[in-house]
Amino acid sequence: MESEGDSNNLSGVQHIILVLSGKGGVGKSTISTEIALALRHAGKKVGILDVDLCGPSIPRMLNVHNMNVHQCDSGWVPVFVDQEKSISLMSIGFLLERPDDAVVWRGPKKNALIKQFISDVAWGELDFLIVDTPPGTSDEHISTVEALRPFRPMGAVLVTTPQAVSIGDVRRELTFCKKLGLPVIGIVENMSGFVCPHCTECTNIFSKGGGEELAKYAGVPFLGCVPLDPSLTQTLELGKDFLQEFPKSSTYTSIVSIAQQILDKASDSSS
Ligand SMILES: Nc1ncnc2c1ncn2[C@@H]1O[C@H](COP(=O)(O)OP(=O)(O)OP(=O)(O)O)[C@@H](O)[C@H]1O
Ligand code: SF4
Repeated sequence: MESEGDSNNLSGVQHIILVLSGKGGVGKSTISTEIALALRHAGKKVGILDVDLCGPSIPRMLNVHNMNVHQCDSGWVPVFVDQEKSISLMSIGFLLERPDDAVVWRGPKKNALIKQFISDVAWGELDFLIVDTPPGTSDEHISTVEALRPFRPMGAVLVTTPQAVSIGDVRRELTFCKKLGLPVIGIVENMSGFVCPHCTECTNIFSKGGGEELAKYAGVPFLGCVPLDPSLTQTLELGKDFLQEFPKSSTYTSIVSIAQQILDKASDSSS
């Protein structure tokens, strides 16, 4: 990555990807985590920066919620999720005294912490840094994008659910990206159909295809659908790697295909 920023901590990071959603609870942290795991399975070294200050759920999803970060000369050392050190994570969850503590801060304090997270984490060499943001398009998003701008992020992955109300919020995300000059890598439709735990048949309980239609309308790539899969919920709750546990599932195929498109785009942008 051609860095023009003044922080050395991101100079070893090849590609930065922001994960955004217009609404809360649509599965942004889930998609961030699964993309990171899929990239790791593809042999990449991945960092995750969880700037969702009010709902830092990734430490639990990766089963490292009891770990602590410590300081080194160049800032915080992120938590390594595996022994091979192929996934590292920094989250406000590691700085709270108790996991259930709430971060009740006003905007300026949150923005200052986000800037610190972006400049002061010693990531080392990474192929990808995935930045999981809070829902919406608030001040915190502007701070995140502005602080990352010198490091030329690859772009944003927008997560939506199939319902019209969530799709409408993604339209706002698209406008946000355009205004801030942040490229859109593509849209992911999450909770798209329900995978029956008995027969693994996928049923479209909500309307389907809204994410794809919106992508076509906006002229941005559609990266794919991830179904609502109880096995995925369960593995995330237990902090297990879904891709390792369910390699024959259709959900596995969907997640790996999304990660592959990101890899293809990254290699296009590097060449
Ligand atoms: N495709 C899916 N299949 C099964 N469960 C899912 C799926 N996507 C998300 N979930 C579950 O839905 C819940 C909310 O997901 P998640 O925390 O990823 O949402 P979010 O958009 O990041 O939320 P927030 O607004 O708090 O940041 C979690 O319990 C997660 O395990
Ligand atoms: S999809 Fe089939 S197995 Fe699953 S609940 Fe419906 S009828 Fe039963």
